[in-house]
Amino acid sequence: QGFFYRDTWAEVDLDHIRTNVEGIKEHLPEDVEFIAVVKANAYGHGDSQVAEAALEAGASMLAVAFMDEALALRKKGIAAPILVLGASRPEDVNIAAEEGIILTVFQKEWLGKAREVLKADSSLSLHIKIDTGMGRIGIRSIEELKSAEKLIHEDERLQLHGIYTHFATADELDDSYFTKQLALFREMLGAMETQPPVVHSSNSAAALMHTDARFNAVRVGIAMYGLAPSMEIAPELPVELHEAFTLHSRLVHVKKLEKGEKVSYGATYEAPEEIWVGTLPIGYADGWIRRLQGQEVLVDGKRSPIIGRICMDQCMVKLPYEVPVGTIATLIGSQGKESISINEIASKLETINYEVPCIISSRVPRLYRQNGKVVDLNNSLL
Ligand SMILES: Cc1ncc(COP(=O)(O)O)c(CNc2conc2O)c1O
Repeated sequence: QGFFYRDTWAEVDLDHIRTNVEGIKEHLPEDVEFIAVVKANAYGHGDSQVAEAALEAGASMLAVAFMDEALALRKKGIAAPILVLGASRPEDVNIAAEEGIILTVFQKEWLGKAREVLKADSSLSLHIKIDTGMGRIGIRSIEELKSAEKLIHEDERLQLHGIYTHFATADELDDSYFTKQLALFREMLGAMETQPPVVHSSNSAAALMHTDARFNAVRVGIAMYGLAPSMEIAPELPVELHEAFTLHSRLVHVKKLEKGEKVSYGATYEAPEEIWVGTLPIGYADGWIRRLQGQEVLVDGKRSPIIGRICMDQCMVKLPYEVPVGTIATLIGSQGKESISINEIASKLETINYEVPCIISSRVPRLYRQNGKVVDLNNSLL
């Protein structure tokens, strides 16, 4: 299972991933497929480990951001259907066809170029992306949808496997913009000659909060990781979610500072009185960025603030009292009655919870637990 030599690591509880998938599926009608969104290394949780857990728990398909992420999963032995949500190059279509990777198409010119490059006997599955108001990528007119549909149908190498759109405000209580997007998607669907097998529009927020937007598949990311799509709808979620990601370290140094002594670069922190200070081997190169100065971590079950500037590889915390070197610090997760959620880190950083596990860099090994036991470890350095 590999090892790591610096006592800083993330833990991913695969039972939580499974329970979250099962809980969300229970909330959906039987015939609605669960597409597990595992892009960005499964939002920093580990692409193949999350993919396997989600597939075991009932996901029937995976979704990633671009082709490299799909090929990485294939290299790790994942055989399930994978949809690339973002753009891909028409000249790369043969690799997708060979590897059973489904591509998203949203420009008729792309289809023209792809048909020039595609090998005679190959078969490429496509999902058409409709932009109903996200303003990112997608077909925006019925006319272009119909010509894309025609270009696909007249070429037996191309299979129209799905069509989808993406909501910009599904995680808000005000559903006016959402309603407009959904109506536009239905209008576009209605203009098609034949509807493809898979029609999907919902992300986590829509899958959980909008029963009228499920069609026959939903694309779930954030809720699968046990996080609420937004703080606004968090209190309204109909499914209990379990945060799968925690972050830990161990004190490598403990010392008593006299009043007036300084801590870290710029000597900006001055001990207001005699205090105990611990040093943790985690810094901004691990994604524990400098803005987290002042954030509390848990030491011996007590909230302990990060003092002084966060360094590249280390930071210092004000300890509640003297504790031994080697004491575990929990930066995200629980110790005793205390817990620090990803949401707390997100609000300290004035960002959204999605970003937090994504920015914990690959320099931090990921350790995987199942039934409380360590079942896998990914240390990208070794
Ligand atoms: C096209 C598409 N579908 C589904 C999802 C899953 O959304 P969820 O995690 O809210 O369930 C995303 C997430 N995309 C992004 C999440 O954060 N920034 C994004 O671009 C997406 O871009």
